[in-house]
Amino acid sequence: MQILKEHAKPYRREIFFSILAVMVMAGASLWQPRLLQQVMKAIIADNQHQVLTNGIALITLAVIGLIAGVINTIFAAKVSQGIAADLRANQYRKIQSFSYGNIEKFSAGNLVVRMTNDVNQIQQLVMMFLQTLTRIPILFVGAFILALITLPRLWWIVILMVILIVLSSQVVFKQMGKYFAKIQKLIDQTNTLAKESLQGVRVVKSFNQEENETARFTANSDELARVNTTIGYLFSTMIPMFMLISYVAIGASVWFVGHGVVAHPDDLAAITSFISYLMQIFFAIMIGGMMSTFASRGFVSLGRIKAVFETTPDVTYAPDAPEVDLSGDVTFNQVSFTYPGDTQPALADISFQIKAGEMIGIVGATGSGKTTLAQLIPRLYDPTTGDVLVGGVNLKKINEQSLRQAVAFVLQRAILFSGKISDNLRQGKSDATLADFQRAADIAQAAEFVNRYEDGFDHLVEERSANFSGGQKQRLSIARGVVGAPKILILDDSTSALDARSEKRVQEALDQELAGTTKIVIAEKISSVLHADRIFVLDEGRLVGVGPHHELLATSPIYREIYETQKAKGGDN
Ligand SMILES: Nc1ncnc2c1ncn2[C@@H]1O[C@H](COP(=O)(O)OP(=O)(O)OP(=O)(O)O)[C@@H](O)[C@H]1O
Repeated sequence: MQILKEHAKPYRREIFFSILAVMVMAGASLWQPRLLQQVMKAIIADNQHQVLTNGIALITLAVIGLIAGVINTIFAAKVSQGIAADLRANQYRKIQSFSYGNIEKFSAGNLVVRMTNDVNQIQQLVMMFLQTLTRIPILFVGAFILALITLPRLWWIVILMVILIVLSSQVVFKQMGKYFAKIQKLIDQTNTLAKESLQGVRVVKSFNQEENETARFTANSDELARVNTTIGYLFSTMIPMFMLISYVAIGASVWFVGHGVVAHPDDLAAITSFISYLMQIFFAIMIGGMMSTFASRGFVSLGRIKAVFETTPDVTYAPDAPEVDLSGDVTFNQVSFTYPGDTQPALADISFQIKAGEMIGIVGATGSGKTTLAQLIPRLYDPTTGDVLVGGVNLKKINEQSLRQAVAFVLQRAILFSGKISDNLRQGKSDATLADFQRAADIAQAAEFVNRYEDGFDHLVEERSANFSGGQKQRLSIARGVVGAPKILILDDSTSALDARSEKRVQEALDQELAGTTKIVIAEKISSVLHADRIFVLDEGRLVGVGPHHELLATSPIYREIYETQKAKGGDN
């Protein structure tokens, strides 16, 4: 609720006018039956003048109600859209401050839902609150009091009707709330299923899984239809049931008024407005109940958004750290790292020093901790214990901008953003020139295919970079890594989709063009790092060997084993 309050603050004026308009609307609806009563009285008394003036007053009241309704909708829309836009922007800003670990904990897809679907729910909740929820209590209390004033001797009918409708609505809305929660869950599941199978369409097709996927999706969709139908049944029994209660109340009122009309002749004019108030009470309870059921969905979304705002970023940068030009030295001092929620450490007690300009290869079995080690250098995570230093400065005391300029990390899975190739390369250097692009593309062996496009670096990257092959994506991703001439370049198995010739060319170009850059190359194939100054061998999170290839062959049994296995498999070692 606090979040909603904070985000509503800038719209105080609009909220005031919207609530004022709601009050006018409710007042107009409540006054209409009173005026109608006057009209009836005048008709019975055959007072044409009174009929006319009250008739005109009735129309004026209807027009006022209409204008108030329009004003309310305009302001309510302004407030709800404004709050939704601010919530989206602030959530996005907050997520930008998250560490990689924070994002992984939520999952990227889940955060997208919180920024889109959940914000939409809040927008609807605010709109509903300003349009209906504020009107319902006024309407209910007003109609209740006016019904009692209009026909005081039938007070017990009003109270009995309210009790019966409230009690039965409690039962129905409670049931409905449960089904709404189920629907939300099923919608989430249906979205995930559709997204997964469409994104993985190549796997689905190549493994002939269309039927299985369709069956899974259909089962979910059928369940969604079933729950929706049940809600429909509940609605279709609820409304006639409430109508029945109110019609019995109306019938009883007419009967009692009819029987007492001789003693109370004024009741004849009052009965129409009394019935109108009964109907208003009935609608207020019904709409109020329905709205609060819908509102509960909004509160679930509010809770999910709150969780984002209340998350403290795992990695924060020292605000007063000066921006400096860091060297390419990297030091690990007794570093251990355990992923949040895991019990086993992914890295255990790792210490080493890398001198600026060195080329380091990192090898080890799958899951041995290579990527984890590399991720600590650009500070995607902080070590659980120990220290990581870049350019001699502890990462905990480093300026973020300085670190970003010094370290480029080319990921195992090449990810490009939709837009132009040049937009993607500029992520590595915001003021990069065409010459920078060309040089980077030459190093990454991307120039040969980029230059084939008529529009060159302006060529468009489609969503999920579907218009590029795996190898092309890797080349562009390497180009983005090298375009800013970083002090430290980390390549996490980023040439795996390149043919041996291209991979060799990339290595040669890196050696020549980025001679002063520290290069940390994670490789599945030892052949990719044979020429490294030193190779680090990881085994179950421990650094079990350090040295050049020939030395390791003699000193590290694990390295020798990996090398022999790859050689036996007919690798190009
Ligand atoms: N985000 C994560 N959350 C929890 N555990 C993780 C996470 N990422 C990796 N791990 C675990 O940490 C260990 C090291 O993983 P890491 O990805 O660093 O290995 P790797 O040597 O790079 O493997 P590969 O060669 O397959 O890429 C593995 O046991 C892995 O399951």
